[in-house]
Amino acid sequence: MTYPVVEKFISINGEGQKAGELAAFIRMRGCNLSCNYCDTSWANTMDCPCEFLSTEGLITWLTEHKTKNVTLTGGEPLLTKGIDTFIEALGSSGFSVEIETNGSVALDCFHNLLHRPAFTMDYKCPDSGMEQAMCTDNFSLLLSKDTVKFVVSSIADLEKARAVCTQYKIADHCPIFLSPVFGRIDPKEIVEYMIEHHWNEARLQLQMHKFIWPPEQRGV
Ligand SMILES: C[S@@+](CC[C@H](N)C(=O)[O-])C[C@H]1O[C@@H](n2cnc3c(N)ncnc32)[C@H](O)[C@@H]1O
Ligand SMILES: Nc1nc2[nH]cc(C(=O)O)c2c(=O)[nH]1
Ligand code: SF4
Ligand SMILES: [Mg+2]
Repeated sequence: MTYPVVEKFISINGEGQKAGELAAFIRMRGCNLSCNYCDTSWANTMDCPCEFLSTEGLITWLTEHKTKNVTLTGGEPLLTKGIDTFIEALGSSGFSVEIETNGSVALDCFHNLLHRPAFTMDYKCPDSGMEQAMCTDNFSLLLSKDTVKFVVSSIADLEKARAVCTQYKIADHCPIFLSPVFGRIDPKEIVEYMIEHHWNEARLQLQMHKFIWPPEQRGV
C-alpha cells in the first residue's frame, strides 16, 4: 500500500494540544471540502504533484528523524485509501499519532482502531462556506485527547461555535480551541468575546508556525 504524500517535514506543531512540541507532518493529497480560507488549497486537487510512499518508507523516514509525534494532515487525511492501516502501523510502531480532520468524515470506523489516534476535528463555521458538510454524530465519540477546533472569521462564527458547544456538550468530551482565520479577525476580538461570555471552557490558539516563519511558507 502507498499513500499520496504532497509534503512531509519535521517542525514544531503550531496547533492543537501538542502545540510547541516537535512533530513529523505528513500531508496527504486531496480534500472533499473547499473552505474559503484554506491555507493548503494547493494540496487539495487530485492533480497536485505528490510522491506515492509506502508504510515502510514513511516509518523509515520517521525513525531516521527520531520523532515521537506524528501529525497526519492534508487535504483531508481520513479520505486517503488505506489510512486506517497506516494509522495502526504507526501506533504499533510506538508513534503518538494526531489526525487533523475537517469534521465531515465519520469517525466511527476510526474510533475502534486498536491504536486509536488523537483527533483534532474542525467544526467548520458558517463563514467557511462548508458548515453543511459537518458530521455532528462525531461529537459523541470524542475523548479527552481529542480537540474540537473552530476556525473563526467573525463574531457570527463565534456565536455559532458557542451554540454548537452547548448543544453537543463538547466540553464534557474534550478541549475546545478557537483559532482565528489568519489575518481575517483580530485575535483580540476573540478574547473579548470569551471574556464577555465567560467562556471558560474555550482556549484561544494562534497558528504558531505563521509567526515563526512567513505565513505562506510550505514545509514548516
Ligand atoms: C489545512 S487543514 C488540513 C486538515 C483538514 N482538512 C482540516 O480542515 O482540519 C489543517 C488546519 O488548518 C486550519 N486552517 C486552514 N487554513 C487556515 C487559515 N487560513 N487560518 C487558520 N487556520 C486555517 C484548518 O481549519 C484545519 O484546522
Ligand atoms: N508547524 C505546523 N504545525 C501544524 N499543525 C497543523 C498543521 C496542518 O497544516 O495541519 C501544521 C502545519 O502546517 N505546520
Ligand atoms: S477541509 Fe481542511 S484542507 Fe480541506 S479545504 Fe478545508 S481547511 Fe482546507
Ligand atoms: Mg497548516
